[in-house]
Amino acid sequence: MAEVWDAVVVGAGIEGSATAFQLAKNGCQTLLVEQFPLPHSRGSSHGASRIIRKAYVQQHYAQMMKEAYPIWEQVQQETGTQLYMKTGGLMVAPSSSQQLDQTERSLAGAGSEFEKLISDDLKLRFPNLSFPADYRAILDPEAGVLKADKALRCFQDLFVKYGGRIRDEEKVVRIDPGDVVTVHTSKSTYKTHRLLLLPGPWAGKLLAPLGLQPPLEPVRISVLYWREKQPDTYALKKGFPVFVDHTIPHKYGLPSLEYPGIYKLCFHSGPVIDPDNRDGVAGSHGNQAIVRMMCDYVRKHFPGLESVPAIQESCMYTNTPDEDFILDRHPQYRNIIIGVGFSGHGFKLAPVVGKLLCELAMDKQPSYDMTPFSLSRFHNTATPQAKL
Ligand SMILES: Cc1cc2nc3c(=O)[nH]c(=O)nc-3n(C[C@H](O)[C@H](O)[C@H](O)COP(=O)(O)OP(=O)(O)OC[C@H]3O[C@@H](n4cnc5c(N)ncnc54)[C@H](O)[C@@H]3O)c2cc1C
Ligand SMILES: O=C(O)[C@@H]1CCCCN1
Repeated sequence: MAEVWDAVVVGAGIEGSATAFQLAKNGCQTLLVEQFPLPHSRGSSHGASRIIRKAYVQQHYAQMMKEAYPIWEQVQQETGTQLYMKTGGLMVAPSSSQQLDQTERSLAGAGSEFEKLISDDLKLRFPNLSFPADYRAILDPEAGVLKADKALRCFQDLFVKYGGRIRDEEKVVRIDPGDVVTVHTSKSTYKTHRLLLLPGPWAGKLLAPLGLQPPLEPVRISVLYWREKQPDTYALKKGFPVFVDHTIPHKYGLPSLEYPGIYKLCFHSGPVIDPDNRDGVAGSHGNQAIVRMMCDYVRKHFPGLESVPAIQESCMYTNTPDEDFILDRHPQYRNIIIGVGFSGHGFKLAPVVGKLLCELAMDKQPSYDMTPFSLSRFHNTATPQAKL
């Protein structure tokens, strides 16, 4: 008789890898299946850097981040790898911004420290930024940069260390639900007591045959890098913080790290694409308009950068209408667990996502209120609303 796994996880992005790690650590015999050869740059988790911050509009993420930091610290300790670099995080917006008001409330509610900067402080502290006089900011002192590629590798290494098995270059092509789920891949067939689906932008393709069509939009994001006129003007080693402009659509920046002398500044939106054709016509057309807009933005607000991008890469978000994740069971097949819709902000939270999905899979009481993450919230289609 074929071996029956305790758990099979589909998708070795940061969410699947962190979830597989939690399962293995909790004693589940777990298999992690990935369609592409690892590592790859065709999903949402590649690249050298991501923002980590507690400054969230939504209170539930500000709370969850209090637990995410210590897990990141454990992963660093256990792998002997530095993943987190503290830079502080600057959240800017016009003075009237309700998003900043709400972020202050979330941080205060979570007992986290922060600093309020009025326009004059902003000018004094960050002379290389240029914002109108009616702008203000919040500084989140714990925010920083996560070394994304390395973090992904660390979770996969720890998963293997705890007895997990990884099969890459195997695409899941069919799922037969049941008390024991049968997972057919391009190379093999596996049986499992629990199936966890973390397919990133491919969610729609994997969930539709299981009778689920949550409102998910895979979008292409242009990852834009800008050369500093004077090297190190916006560098991590000079203490330049991670940056989010909360005017909608958001813009965000990370100090130069992956390419010396080059600052990463992106637009938090992009054209809806098919993940199997990310850089096809739909993606490239939308990209040109975004690049033009970002050139204007750089000219206005980052006077120390050349206003034409030096490097362009691409990545994908999988957006829900309310930008909250979906972390839930399949309503009909209770041993199929779903983690999708990370809406461009899931990396920093992956350690807690992994813990929660592991709790669901193991029939434990989840550590957090799962209401914001339920599939059923989409019965009445929510209106799009950027929150961050
Ligand atoms: C440009 C950019 C900037 C971002 N910035 C931040 C940030 O600053 N901070 C932050 O916290 N978050 C950020 N994010 C968001 C974060 O990176 C994502 O939320 C996170 O990486 C999502 O991970 P995932 O595992 O769900 O998806 P993915 O990384 O896409 O992983 C899903 C995996 O499933 C595999 N798969 C799919 N279908 C199948 C199948 N049928 N069979 C086998 N395997 C399959 C895919 O190949 C893929 O490897 C950013 C994202 C982007 C694109
Ligand atoms: O998750 C984050 O912190 C960033 C904020 C800006 C948009 C991209 N993601």
